[in-house]
Formats: sequence, structure tokens, C-alpha cells
Amino acid sequence: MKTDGGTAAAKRRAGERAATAVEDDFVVGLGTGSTAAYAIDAIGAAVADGLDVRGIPTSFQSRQRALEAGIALTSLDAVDRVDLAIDGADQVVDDPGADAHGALIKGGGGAHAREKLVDATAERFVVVVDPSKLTARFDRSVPVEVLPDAYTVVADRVRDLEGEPTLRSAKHKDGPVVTDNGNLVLDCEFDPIDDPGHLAATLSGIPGVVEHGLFVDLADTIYVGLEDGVDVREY
Ligand SMILES: O=C[C@H](O)[C@H](O)[C@H](O)COP(=O)(O)O
Repeated sequence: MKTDGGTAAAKRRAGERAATAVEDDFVVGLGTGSTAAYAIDAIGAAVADGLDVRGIPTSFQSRQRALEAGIALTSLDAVDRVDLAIDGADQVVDDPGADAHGALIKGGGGAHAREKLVDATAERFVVVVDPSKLTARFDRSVPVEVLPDAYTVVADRVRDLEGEPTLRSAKHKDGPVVTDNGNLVLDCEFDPIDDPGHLAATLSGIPGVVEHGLFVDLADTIYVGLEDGVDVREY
């Protein structure tokens, strides 16, 4: 799991605060990454105190974390609703004057396909971040999960869109990162991303793309962990 000591306390505050939104009998989407992990731990602590919830993990990592935390697990095909999803983000557009206000880039850990499925299904989607994730406009690459057979074809289409794709490499294995779904990830630089909504729709339309990390018009609330508290923003 990614860690960055300087912001760990802020991430913890955001995650723990979001966990307080979980109510008895809820079905909860459990996000991936270092910030969502704090929410999972806090939900687990509440379960130990008697809270009755079921979690839907968004990755191998969040499943493991939830099992360790003692949260009962379920799956989308076994429930008729997801009450709340709590998830992290790699970047959040924080500019009330911008159309993309509240849009996210996710997928730094390659989990964005299942995350988007669960987060978009939830009645309420809460994002947990530290202040380093806030930006006036996106300036980091967009992860695009692709079928293995499709990576060169999708890379060509991304170049047609004036993007610069890089096949994500594994740190502790020769070769590419393989997602929990058995696919590859292209990290795509677009400079600049003027219209995240338009880019999101365009990427979704490329054959071979499984899912991309632009989450536009999905977040309902963003919890920003601060030095001394949590800033709650509704969208
Ligand atoms: O694929 C990973 C997820 O989208 C994470 O939620 C995202 O990378 C943020 O992770 P962290 O809270 O560790 O910065």
C-alpha cells in the first residue's frame, strides 16, 4: 500500500470521519488505497462495537483489509442496493467556478474499474483525501485499464487524442502491471485536460478500454482531512 508519512494523519482524519456516515444495516462500498484503508479500519472498529453492515470491496487490497477488520462481505449480485461508498482519489478538481468541480482522477493503484462500478452504484459516494489531492485543474495522467490484446490499439487512439500513453510497469515483477481483473493499464498524459467530461466519454468509447480513471459527476461529498479537522464539501 502507498504511504506518505506527511499526510498520513490527514488521510486518517478523512477516512475516520467518513466512516461515521455508515449506519446500521448499510451495504457499504469499500474503496481502495491508503486513505480508504483508514475508513475500512474505522468501520471494522464500529463493527466490533455492534454495528451491523456488509461491505463490497473494490479490490483484492480492500477485501483483505476488510477481512482483517472483521467486516462481513458481500457482492453486487447479492444485494439490491449499495447505501454508501467511501473511496480515495488521486486528484480532485477544487474550483467552484469550473464545470469539472468535484471531478476525480482515480486508479493510481489500478483499482478504478471496480471502484467506478461500486462508487457509481452507491446511493451516496463519499471521497476521502488529504489536501495534496486538491487541484484547480487536472495535471496528472489518466489511468486507462485495457484488455491485454488491446493495449497497442488503445495507445494509438490515445495518441490520436494528443495524449501520451505509457504502459504501467510492475515494480516487483518483470513486465506490466496486471490488474485484479487480468488487464493492463495505460497511464495517459493529456496536457491540458480542458474538458474532463468530454475526455471521459471519448475514452469510454474506444474499443478495448475496460474503464478509465476519470470520475466526473459521481462524487456527492468530499472529506478533506486537515491538520486539525476535516473539511466537508457537498457537490
Ligand atoms: O486505484 C486506486 C484508487 O483509485 C485509490 O483510491 C487512489 O489511488 C487513491 O489512493 P490513496 O488514498 O492511497 O492516495
